[in-house]
Amino acid sequence: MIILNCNDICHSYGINTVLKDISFCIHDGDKVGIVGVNGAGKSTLLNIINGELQCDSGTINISKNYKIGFLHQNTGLDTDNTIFEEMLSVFQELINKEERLKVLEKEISKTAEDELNSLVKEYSRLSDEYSLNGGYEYRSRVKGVLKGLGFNEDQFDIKIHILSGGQKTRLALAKLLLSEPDIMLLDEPTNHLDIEAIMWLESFLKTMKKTVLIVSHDRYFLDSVTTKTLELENNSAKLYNGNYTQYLKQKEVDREIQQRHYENQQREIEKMEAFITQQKQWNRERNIIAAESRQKAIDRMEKIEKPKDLPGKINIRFRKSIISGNDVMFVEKLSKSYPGKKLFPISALRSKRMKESFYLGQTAAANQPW
Ligand SMILES: Nc1ncnc2c1ncn2[C@@H]1O[C@H](COP(=O)(O)OP(=O)(O)OP(=O)(O)O)[C@@H](O)[C@H]1O
Repeated sequence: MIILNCNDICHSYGINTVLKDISFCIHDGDKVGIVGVNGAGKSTLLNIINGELQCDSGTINISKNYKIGFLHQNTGLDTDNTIFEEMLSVFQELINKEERLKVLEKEISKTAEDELNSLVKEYSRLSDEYSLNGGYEYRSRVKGVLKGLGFNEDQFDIKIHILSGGQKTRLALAKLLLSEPDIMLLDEPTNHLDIEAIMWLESFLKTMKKTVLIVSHDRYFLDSVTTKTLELENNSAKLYNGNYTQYLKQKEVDREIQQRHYENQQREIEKMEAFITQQKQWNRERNIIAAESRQKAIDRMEKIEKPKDLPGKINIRFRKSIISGNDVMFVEKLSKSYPGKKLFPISALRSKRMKESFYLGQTAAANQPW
């Protein structure tokens, strides 16, 4: 079933045309990677789909009652809530039901049997809804997602406003995953994740049934998650079946086909031009007419563009480096506090990896992507 349909979308920033007549449709459950060079218009397209940006012309149709969720590049949460409280806010309806069920339980225990009927009915209806909507699982889902994205349990009570920008962005991602919108728009979701969290996110998105559109420069992540690829190039869009690697192969095939068509057309034009030259040399009226008519045929032809060369392969060779001393950097007794805020020990806020960064011995440095 088609759930998102973009028709002839155009968008310019002043004189800078970014998207021109973009059309494509997305089916329920598609996992789409959006690729293109820097400035191709990937974020602009996501903003238009999300309704934050009005396109200059064209239409976007989204299935009725389908909810969109958007993780922007470098955006995080900023509230006074703790990490866990903020995640629970996704499940406010379930929490309200939970509280009502507790109240009903108390009332039922105090009410006489002949007046119980309506209370029991309400209790039974609410408890069915509670169970059906994941009331018995939501707390463990919150924990699972937070842990998957690199937060451990002793961080759950930390206030969000003291977290780093990257941690806030990871939380925004966690909240979005928990809220399960029908269409998820993710702009560079791996930006603040370490390798373990990236792998966790890959498997989360792969098993999730919902539709997701992902802008990412991480081709391995796209290869692992996506089933379709939307390429933005020269202000246009083309949707390919398959992940990033399959898209590159298909693009190469398309390029070869276009190259053949281009060469065939060029040969045809050369022949026609040779004919025109010859006819003009003879210079009789009927030859001139024939030459003019052939020239018109060339002018009327829909010219096939010469395909651009694909970027070639490059070989990189790393030379063996000179072995330095064991201690690259050594920091001792470093502390940092924020005025008026509780001081958290570095171990409570930083991952193991970050702690290691305070001592960069040769082995540690060799294991890290500095
Ligand atoms: N608010 C804006 N005002 C003017 N120009 C803008 C605005 N936002 C984006 N642009 C320009 O529009 C073009 C597309 O930007 P966009 O951010 O959509 O590209 P992108 O493909 O997401 O790039 P990247 O991969 O670098 O994130 C760029 O040339 C950018 O400079």
